[in-house]
Amino acid sequence: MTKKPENPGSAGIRVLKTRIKKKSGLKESSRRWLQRHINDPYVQRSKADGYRSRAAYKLIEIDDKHHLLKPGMKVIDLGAAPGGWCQVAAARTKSTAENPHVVGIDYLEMDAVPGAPVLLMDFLDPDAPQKLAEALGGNPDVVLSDMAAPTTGHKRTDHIRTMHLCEVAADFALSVLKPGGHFLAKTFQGGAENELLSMLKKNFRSVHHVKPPASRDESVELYLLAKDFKGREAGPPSGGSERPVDVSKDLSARSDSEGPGDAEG
Ligand SMILES: C[S@@+](CC[C@H](N)C(=O)[O-])C[C@H]1O[C@@H](n2cnc3c(N)ncnc32)[C@H](O)[C@@H]1O
Repeated sequence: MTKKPENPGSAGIRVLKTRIKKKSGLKESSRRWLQRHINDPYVQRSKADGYRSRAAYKLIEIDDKHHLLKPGMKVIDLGAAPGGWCQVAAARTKSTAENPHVVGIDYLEMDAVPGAPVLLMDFLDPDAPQKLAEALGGNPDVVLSDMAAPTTGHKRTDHIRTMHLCEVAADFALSVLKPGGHFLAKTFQGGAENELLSMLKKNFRSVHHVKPPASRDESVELYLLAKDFKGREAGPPSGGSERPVDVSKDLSARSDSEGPGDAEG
C-alpha cells in the first residue's frame, strides 16, 4: 500500500513547533505569538485547504454573509500578499489565468495566484491607480483592501497609519467603482473615522462595520463594508454638507460579533 503523502501544511506546522522548542533565546512575547499562531484552528485549516493565509477565511465569511463576489466580476485587491484574498476572489468570480479579472497590489513579493495577477508596488505611489486600471482593463465591481501598515509597536501610530490606508483606499474606490459596486476595507476600532463614514454613507446605499469570526476577538480589527455604490453622477465624493456620524451607533448596529483588543496582522 502506498503511503498517503503528507499535507505540506502539516509539515510547516511541525517545523514551526521544532523551531519554538529549539529557539530558547526567543523573546517570551514572540514565543507566545508563534504558539498561538500554530494552535490557531484557522491557520491549521488554511494549510489543509491550500490557502495562503488565515485571512482568506475573513473574506470567505464576509462574502458568504454579504454576497459581494459573483462570477465574471472585476475585483481589485489592495494589500494582496501573501494572496489568500486573491485566491478567494479569483475562485468566486471565476477569474482564470487565461482571462484574469482580479488584480492585486502589494509592495511585498508573493508567489503568483492563478487568475489574479499582482502588481509589485506601493499603493500610495501616485502611479498605482493608473497601473491598476490598466492591469484590470476596466472599472472594478468590487474594491477590497486588507492593507495594514507595518507595526511599529506604538499602537497610536499603527492605528493612524492603517486608518490612512483605509481612507486612501476609499477615495480610490469612489474614483473607480462601477455603479452598484462594493467596497470592503480593513479598519480599526476606536479611530476618528467619522469623516470617512460620512463620505461613504453619501456614496453607497448601505455602510456598516463587520467583524467576521475569523478576525480574532482580541484584535481591534474591523472591516468597513460599503455596498451598492451610487455612482459618480451622485456628486463629488465629499461634496455637500456633512452630517455627524455616531461611530458607536454604527458599530453596535452591525450584525457580526466583535471584540476589543490588539490589532492583528
Ligand atoms: C494583512 S496583509 C493582507 C493579507 C491578504 N489579504 C491575504 O489574504 O493574504 C496586509 C498587506 O498589506 C500590504 N500593504 C500595506 N501597506 C501597503 C501599501 N501602501 N501598498 C501596498 N501594499 C501594502 C502589506 O505588505 C501586507 O502584505
